[in-house]
Amino acid sequence: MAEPPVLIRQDEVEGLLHYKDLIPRLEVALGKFSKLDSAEVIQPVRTTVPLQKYNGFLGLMPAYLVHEDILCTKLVCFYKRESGSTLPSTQATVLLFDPEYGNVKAVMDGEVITAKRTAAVSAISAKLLMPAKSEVLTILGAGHQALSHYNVFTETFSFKEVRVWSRRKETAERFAQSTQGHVTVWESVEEAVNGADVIVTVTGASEPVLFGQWVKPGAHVAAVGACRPDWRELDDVLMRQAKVYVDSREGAVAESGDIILSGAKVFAELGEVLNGTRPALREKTTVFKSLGMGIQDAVSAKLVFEQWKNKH
Ligand SMILES: NC(=O)C1=CN([C@@H]2O[C@H](COP(=O)(O)OP(=O)(O)OC[C@H]3O[C@@H](n4cnc5c(N)ncnc54)[C@H](O)[C@@H]3O)[C@@H](O)[C@H]2O)C=CC1
Ligand SMILES: O=C([O-])C1=[NH+]CCC1
Repeated sequence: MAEPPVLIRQDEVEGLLHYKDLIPRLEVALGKFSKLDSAEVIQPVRTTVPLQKYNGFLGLMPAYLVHEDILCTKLVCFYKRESGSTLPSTQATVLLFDPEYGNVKAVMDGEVITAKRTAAVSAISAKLLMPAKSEVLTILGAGHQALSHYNVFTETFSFKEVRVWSRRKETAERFAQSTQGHVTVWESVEEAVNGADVIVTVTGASEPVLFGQWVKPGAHVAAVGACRPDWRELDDVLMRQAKVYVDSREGAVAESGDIILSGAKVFAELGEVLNGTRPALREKTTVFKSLGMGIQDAVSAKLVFEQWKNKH
């Protein structure tokens, strides 16, 4: 009989998952995914169950990395919250399986995994696509993803200035007080992104908050929110003028309102750039549209489990 699963709590995941280990593994996984070899990576587009009554969705995100023998699924509930709501906008649990026996080896908190792997993938996009001399980073939104993006972007790159905007100024001010380095708070998106080299959009918006006319030509935008086909964070002008990169084409054309409703063409997956089969057009205005992938959770969960086993 199989052992019962171990339970790895949020504070433990936080202490076990580090960007320096995570980023290289995500790069390998994204590269393999983009080779479209189903003997290597199996990851269907996530199934979503609408929770109409609560303005949210349950997403089921299974993935199997055959060579590494990682079988995993994340269960994630995400919501569109009203301004001032104290309810969380994302709640997640990750299950790591023994693929041969079929039992669950570990049940772990999925919120830290979601925050860190999403930010790490955005950092990979920036490494590949941001202008060579990037000095100003602007973060739009001031929640969980804003903080993980701040952490990995400041750990990985050297910006001279970091700015934040949120729809409520108090939230942006609280965010700026919580970060290790200096962050300036801006009252309008237009001012916050003026001259920015890298813009991260991590809002719960369902209508555009970032407009192409405000974005400096050549800037890189990592667009993380708006993960439903009818939700937007970016306007049509930006989507059509930028070269659009995604994590998964299949996921993007099924789930991204910014892509579907603007009619923008997907130029490449990040994995294709990592594999050298599509170019990184750094000199152009670029948008990385992130939706989130089961393989990102799977490699994160494996890493957490390995580190956990080393300690027990
Ligand atoms: N691409 C991916 O892999 C993932 C995407 N997400 C998405 O990222 C976004 C941020 O997630 P969290 O930081 O966890 O959420 P959060 O609730 O912690 O923070 C959301 C931020 O967006 C702001 N916001 C909410 N509605 C807004 C609106 N209508 N206009 C402007 N700002 C608004 C809030 O004030 C807050 O600052 C969400 O849309 C979430 O669904 C979350 C996890 C993974
Ligand atoms: O990949 C993910 O975990 C999510 N994408 C959108 C909300 C949650």
